[in-house]
Amino acid sequence: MTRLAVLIYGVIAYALFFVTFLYAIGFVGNYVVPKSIDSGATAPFTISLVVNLALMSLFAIQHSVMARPGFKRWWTRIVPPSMERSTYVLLSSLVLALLFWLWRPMPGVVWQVEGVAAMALTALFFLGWGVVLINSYAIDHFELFGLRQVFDFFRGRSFEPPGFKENLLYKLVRHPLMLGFIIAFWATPVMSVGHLLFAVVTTAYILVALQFEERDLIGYLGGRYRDYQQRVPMLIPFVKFPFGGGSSGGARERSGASSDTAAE
Ligand SMILES: C[S@@+](CC[C@H](N)C(=O)[O-])C[C@H]1O[C@@H](n2cnc3c(N)ncnc32)[C@H](O)[C@@H]1O
Repeated sequence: MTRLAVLIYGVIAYALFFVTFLYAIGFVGNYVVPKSIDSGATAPFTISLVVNLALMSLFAIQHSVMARPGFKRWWTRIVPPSMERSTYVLLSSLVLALLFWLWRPMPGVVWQVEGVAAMALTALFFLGWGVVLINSYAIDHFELFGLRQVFDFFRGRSFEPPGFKENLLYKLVRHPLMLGFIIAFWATPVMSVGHLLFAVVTTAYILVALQFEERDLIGYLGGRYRDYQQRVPMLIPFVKFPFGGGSSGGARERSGASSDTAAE
């Protein structure tokens, strides 16, 4: 009974993630969804700025604090380990849904292009989301979003973290998912002030969050990850500068990395 309940919890968390992911595409690209980055009631500039910064900060804090190994050690004394990842995914989706709901549009066009340039930027936008989705399978999509953990628990099997991966785009950059997000957030034919704020803050957050993620990955993988840092650029294929990496890392070395053992 408990196993089934955990499985249902994980499936619901995954379903919510997937709906939120699809909504995010519509939100950022102003497609289909009832409330997008440039739609809804406007407010005075300062109010919109404060509300939007607060929403993005809430996501950043929830997403990064809950991903730290120290937090996970404490948290799994309260939440069963099999449900930890699903809970993380569930809360991330809820905070994102809050952001979509309460986001204040900020009118004013920063740039606008038409014709072939608009088509190219739209194609790049979808390419970015595609890069995110496809490369989530490269490091184990179902583990990343908690489904594998609840399935293993349901079957009475102990969960084995998938370990370090260097396939698909991970051969070219160390953080394809974040690269995909950055492309999707910046590639737009019409860049509003609100959209620009979103792109700037999320890109800055990604650059900071990756420092923590890499520090944790070095902590778990040690020399193996440092070697990866030396060989593979952080975000821009074939370009080591300015995000080349090669930072010094923690002392604890282990044989595998996963979203349960490392960090966002
Ligand atoms: C949301 S994913 C983002 C991964 C990566 N930062 C990216 O942008 O593609 C975060 C999880 O991926 C895991 N991860 C990062 N690089 C990895 C790799 N090369 N192999 C396996 N897992 C990795 C980390 O353990 C972390 O928990």
